[in-house]
Amino acid sequence: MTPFGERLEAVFAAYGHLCLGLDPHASVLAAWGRPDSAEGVRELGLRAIEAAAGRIGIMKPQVAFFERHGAAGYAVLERLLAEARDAGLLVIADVKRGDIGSTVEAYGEAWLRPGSSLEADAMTISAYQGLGSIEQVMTDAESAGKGLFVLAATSNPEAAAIQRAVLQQSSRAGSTVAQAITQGVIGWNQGRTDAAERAVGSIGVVFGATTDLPSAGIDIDGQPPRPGLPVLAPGFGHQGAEPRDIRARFGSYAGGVVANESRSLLMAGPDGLGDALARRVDEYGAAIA
Ligand SMILES: O=c1ccn([C@@H]2O[C@H](COP(=O)(O)O)[C@@H](O)[C@H]2O)c(=O)[nH]1
Repeated sequence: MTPFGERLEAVFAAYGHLCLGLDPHASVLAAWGRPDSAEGVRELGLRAIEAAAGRIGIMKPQVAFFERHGAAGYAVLERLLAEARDAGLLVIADVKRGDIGSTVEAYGEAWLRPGSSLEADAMTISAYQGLGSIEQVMTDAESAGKGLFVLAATSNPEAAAIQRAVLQQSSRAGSTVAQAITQGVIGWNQGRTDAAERAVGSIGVVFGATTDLPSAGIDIDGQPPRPGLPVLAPGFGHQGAEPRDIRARFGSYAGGVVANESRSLLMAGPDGLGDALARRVDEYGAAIA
């Protein structure tokens, strides 16, 4: 299986860095003239995939908006994951799972195991129970050609109090939580036997596009890591960040940014989404070039 990092790199080259977030909020469904039900979510999702196919390369369903509709919502999600894959989109399941290691492994099987009904290309994950708790999932993801995005410096302002806290113990004492997680992920990618041959690693982090990374202890002025670090970056559009902010916000990490926008794009509605995607692809392309 081609490593996730390699597939991500190919998508960046072919379609750029924009990721359409599939967040069927009740307000979005209303704007689309669809009911706030699993059926409404299905109709929206299918049209969104149709608009995305051939225009962009990455989609991020937010699982919470499917869970809202219970088992029927999950059935819709299974269908959309398969449709997105068939449309050639790279899918990041935004599930933010985390627990003791043995349980996280089960989450990994649910979302990343080839053949699972919920199979995605990558998932978001939390390491707040320790980086060691997600190690086996990193290994399993890597062997299956899948990816992970570990929460590090998220886009919500209230996260700062925890993510900027400074570690007192461990080999990373003196680092902020965000920095320790980021360095742990970079180190993990560098520890692969074929690391030197890889341009981009398969394990990434979540950095909010609205987050002041240096205040979180992340050095954005140094040399980019080798292999490069995939960075899932929500916060564009509705939360206020713009494509022109990418260089200033992410510095040497800009080349690995997966720029997620959900509500700001979806609110263009079924007839406007395709054009909105095309416009944004150009804007991100110009900002990252
Ligand atoms: O730090 C984070 C991590 C994840 N998210 C998720 O991204 C989208 C953002 O949606 P918008 O409508 O573009 O604001 C949503 O699914 C969040 O759960 C995040 O915002 N910040």
